[in-house]
Amino acid sequence: MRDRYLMCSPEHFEVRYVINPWMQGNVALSRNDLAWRQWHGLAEAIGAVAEVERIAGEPGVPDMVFTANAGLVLGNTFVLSHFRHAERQPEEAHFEKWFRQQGFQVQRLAPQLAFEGAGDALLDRGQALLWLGHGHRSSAECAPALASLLDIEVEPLRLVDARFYHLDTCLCPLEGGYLLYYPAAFDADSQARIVARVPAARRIAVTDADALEFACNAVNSGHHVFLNRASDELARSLAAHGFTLHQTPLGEFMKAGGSAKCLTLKLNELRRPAARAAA
Ligand SMILES: NC(=O)NCCC[C@H](N)C(=O)O
Repeated sequence: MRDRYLMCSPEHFEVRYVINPWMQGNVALSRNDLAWRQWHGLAEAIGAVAEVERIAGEPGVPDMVFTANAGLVLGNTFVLSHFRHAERQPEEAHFEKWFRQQGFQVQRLAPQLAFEGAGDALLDRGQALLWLGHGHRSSAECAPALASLLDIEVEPLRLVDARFYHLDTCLCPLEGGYLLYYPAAFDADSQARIVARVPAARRIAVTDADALEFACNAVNSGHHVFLNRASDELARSLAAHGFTLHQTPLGEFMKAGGSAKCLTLKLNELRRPAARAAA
């Protein structure tokens, strides 16, 4: 079965305010024509191996292109985001409408919790586990709330570098139980829990330089990996683990703090069977 991704076209994309360090100094500096070309480049690359569904951008919400932040999909359930910053909160109604129209069961967490969807909540691809990033955007209390709402084990990870403010900027679960990640974005305790959960042979740690090119902000469909740019070293490592790498430039969106993964939301996320208890 081909994966399905939701992307939002960039007719209203621009850097209009500053809510993360990447946006600093970039207000009004993104080029909409180039953003369209880069967006089409990503949509076409992913579209060659998966289905891409499109939601139109809405005026007044320039960050709506980052559909990863719409919410969290698991089966037919969609947990709608509640953005930390007022600038992005009007996106919630647009995404809620689209997901209801598509027949998803729309759920919300308690209103006092900030939750930024699949920017911070990432399903592992090897075990029945949800990784939850907190410290910048999503509230730490989302971890128990999602565990009880979705009946899934949740591993909270504390983010400590403002440049890597969403979990999907510094960690990407890959098929086969691999984990592409940037260790320095996490506090020591979270780094230790990643190491405890994922065997060394399945961990692909990236360098500072790759992290700053948003290499961890990758889309993974089967053995395909789509990202902005990877060093030769990372490209070799991904190939050695059986992945086919597609590099597609996304510099205009990086001015707003997002790249390949942020621009997509996987719509066919399925529950993995829990590991069988040892006899
Ligand atoms: N990291 C993501 O999942 N999305 C990128 C969001 C960029 C947007 N300007 C924001 O700061 O919320």
